[in-house]
Amino acid sequence: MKVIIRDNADGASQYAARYIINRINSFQPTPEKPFVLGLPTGSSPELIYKNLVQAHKAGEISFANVVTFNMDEYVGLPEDHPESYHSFMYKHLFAHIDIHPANVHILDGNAPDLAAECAAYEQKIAQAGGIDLFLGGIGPDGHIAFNEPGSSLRSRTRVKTLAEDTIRANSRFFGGDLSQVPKQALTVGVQTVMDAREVVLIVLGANKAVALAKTVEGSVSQLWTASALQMHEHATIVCDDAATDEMLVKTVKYFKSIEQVSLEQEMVQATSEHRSHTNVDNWRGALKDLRIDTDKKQAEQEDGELTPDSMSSRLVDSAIGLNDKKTDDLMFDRMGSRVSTFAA
Ligand SMILES: N[C@@H]1[C@@H](O)[C@H](O)[C@@H](COP(=O)(O)O)O[C@@H]1O
Repeated sequence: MKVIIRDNADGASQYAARYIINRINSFQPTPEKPFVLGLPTGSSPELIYKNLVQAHKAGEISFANVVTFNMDEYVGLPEDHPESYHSFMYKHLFAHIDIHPANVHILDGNAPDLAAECAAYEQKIAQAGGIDLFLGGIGPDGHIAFNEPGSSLRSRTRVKTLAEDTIRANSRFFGGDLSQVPKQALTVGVQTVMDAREVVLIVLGANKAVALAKTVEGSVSQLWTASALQMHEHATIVCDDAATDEMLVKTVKYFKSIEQVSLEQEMVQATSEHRSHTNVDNWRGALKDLRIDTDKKQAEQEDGELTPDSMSSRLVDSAIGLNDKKTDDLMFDRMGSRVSTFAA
């Protein structure tokens, strides 16, 4: 698992959007071999969609040969309800890009036979050749799509009853009125996400900090379903600084240093192999985003003194009980404490 940390939501969203654009463009999709993209809703991906729309308008990306599958949809909410995920996707993305409507797939939460709708959705994904990249978000209780705590990590697309935490969290889209929030949803399963060739999660804000720490540092657990991504071969989490508040300082430093070293390596390779100034400038720009003094680091590297923050040093500290948290809150892992934590 890779964790990419940016100062704020803007930086994280720009990174994620650029990542998706690069993936689609390098795939060179055609009508016969389209790029299959899994998509989420919620506030977290909004800025990514804004960036994708801007890039499309600037001629940097076409979605003409992209097929999409959304993660989830509420049960019983009319498609044209402003808070349906159908409305959300058209409002934030589909209405502004060149995607063919026939290539858009969103679960029908009003289907007469919901189980059949879910089974057909899995079939459609398989027929499309599987998902190349699944973009996702997480809920404050660590759910991915609508796979609430306790969901099987092998689950597939199905009807799911929403947890109280999620109903409360999503009530902000329904005027704060809990009674207006649908209590069930159709959702892809954890295994459906895990089957994607690549998964990218966007995690923003301090209210996701516990969930992110559990996802990255905790054990793989049905109680924090996003933690299943630890078992994925190609998972990237893109987050803002606030979302890292509950992670160990050393974990944060570790992932930052890994990104720094890999960017520097790519820059060194680009310099020696291609002598491409454009590429070097791009990498220098990326390093600037990380607020790294590239000249200093290059000098260090030439001296052979580049030392990434090593995971082994974490072990020593853990062993003697000196793990330093960014906050000194003691978070007990009880369902009861989760509810009050998220309500706050
Ligand atoms: N089913 C969606 C999830 O797919 C999403 O990740 C989560 C977080 O939403 P937000 O980004 O608004 O916090 O909300 C809903 O529960």
